[in-house]
Amino acid sequence: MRYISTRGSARALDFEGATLAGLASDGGLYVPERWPEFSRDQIAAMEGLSYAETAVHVLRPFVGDALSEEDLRGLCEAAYGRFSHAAVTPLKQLDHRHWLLELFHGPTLAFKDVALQLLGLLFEKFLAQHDTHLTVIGATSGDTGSAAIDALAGREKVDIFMLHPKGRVSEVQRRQMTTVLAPNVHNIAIEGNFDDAQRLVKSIFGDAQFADRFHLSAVNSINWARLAAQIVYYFYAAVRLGAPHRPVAFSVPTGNFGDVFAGYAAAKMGLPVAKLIVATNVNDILHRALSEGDYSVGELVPTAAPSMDIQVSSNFERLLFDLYDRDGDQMASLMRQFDAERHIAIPEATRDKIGALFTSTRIDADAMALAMRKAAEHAGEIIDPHTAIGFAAAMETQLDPHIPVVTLATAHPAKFREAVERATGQRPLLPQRVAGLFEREERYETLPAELQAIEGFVAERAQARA
Ligand SMILES: Cc1ncc(COP(=O)(O)O)c(C=O)c1O
Ligand SMILES: N[C@@H](CCOP(=O)(O)O)C(=O)O
Repeated sequence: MRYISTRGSARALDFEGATLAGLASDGGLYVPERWPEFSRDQIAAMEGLSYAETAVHVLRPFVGDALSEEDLRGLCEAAYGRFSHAAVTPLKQLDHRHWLLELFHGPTLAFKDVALQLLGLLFEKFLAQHDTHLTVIGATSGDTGSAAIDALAGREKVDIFMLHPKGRVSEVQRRQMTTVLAPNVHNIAIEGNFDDAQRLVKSIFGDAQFADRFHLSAVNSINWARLAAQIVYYFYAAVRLGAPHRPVAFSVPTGNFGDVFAGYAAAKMGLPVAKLIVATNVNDILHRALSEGDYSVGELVPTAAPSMDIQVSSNFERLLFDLYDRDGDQMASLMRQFDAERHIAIPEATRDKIGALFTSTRIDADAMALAMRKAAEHAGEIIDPHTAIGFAAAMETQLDPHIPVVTLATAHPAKFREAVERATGQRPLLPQRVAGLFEREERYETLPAELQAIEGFVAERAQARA
């Protein structure tokens, strides 16, 4: 399988190349040059498989010749062996048609672990064959950072620099990153918001000299391998609920459009997905884009679901690429226009195509808190604010009542204890695997949201470790 850039001019790469590169050299995102497809029989044959074995089946066509099936199986078993639930991503029934897909049983208690545990192992495997040291640069609104740091801490051939918006992640999220004192982990609190952090990361990749000198790679969902690994749980959940014989809908709390794009990929591969509900908080650029065609950057508002406080949704570019007939030149000029004007108008015909699979809802603070209370009172489930946004959207969306609706439970409620307690009166306990978080020393650097400052820091640290 080859990977091409959404902006058309970067060299096509295989799975290993795309994984190590992270972002394409023309600023675009790598996508598979065609969507692999599974027949109904192949999907039916996934029934009863373990999570790791499902991952082998789903990932095999994406990995191509980059790994043998045996190696892929070994990596999947190692990655998912670190999850605290035997089903890895268990389904929980809330009522006759609503389900939660719990994606937070990994080491850092959010769905990011599902992909990043595997990505850490993929980096190690691929780097073992090269004499290269990788410099990973990432941006986080809280969860990607801790999951990536857990996956990469102490790995010999990788340094990780993680930018988080100062004061805009929960205390648990911050401590999960800043208390990891491994010498290859470098936390940076930037004076800005998540969009600033993500823009800086892309600018660093855009500095060709810097990127070449330090062998940059990415752990955000701009890296295709992240999304490939997230496709797996759509198959795993849908098959458990009757696919391919029964369609399933998913409600996805959305920020960077990565998780829901993985659902789109699953649908392109033949999974019968009835609907993908794009659930946003008040930072609603995606809801405005899907419902009115208005993809324009608004003021970023801090909310109780901070991991979704995102305006510029990186992976929306991947969807637009497909919708604009995979025309890289057109995408490059569209994205240049977006960078300059902070706005793209999506024509009605394109919106109609989007509407065949996607619908969207904006959930405000009151609706989010109400969803947390409903889950607690009616189903005895304490859910986190991000999951609550997905669940609220699932309840609001009109669908055929025979179709099961799965809300992706993207984080453990203990990561957002204050918000959960405010809404439900119950304070979730921190699971044993993160015990001691509040007693550990923290280490991070505070820097202005300026390219020169970040590049200077990365260069200084990377050279000191060379
Ligand atoms: C807990 C949680 N839920 C939902 C999201 C949104 O996911 P995505 O950015 O892939 O749309 C994030 C951040 O990415 C998150 O950390
Ligand atoms: N919500 C994320 C933001 C980054 O998203 P990613 O999926 O592109 O890594 C976070 O918690 O860091």
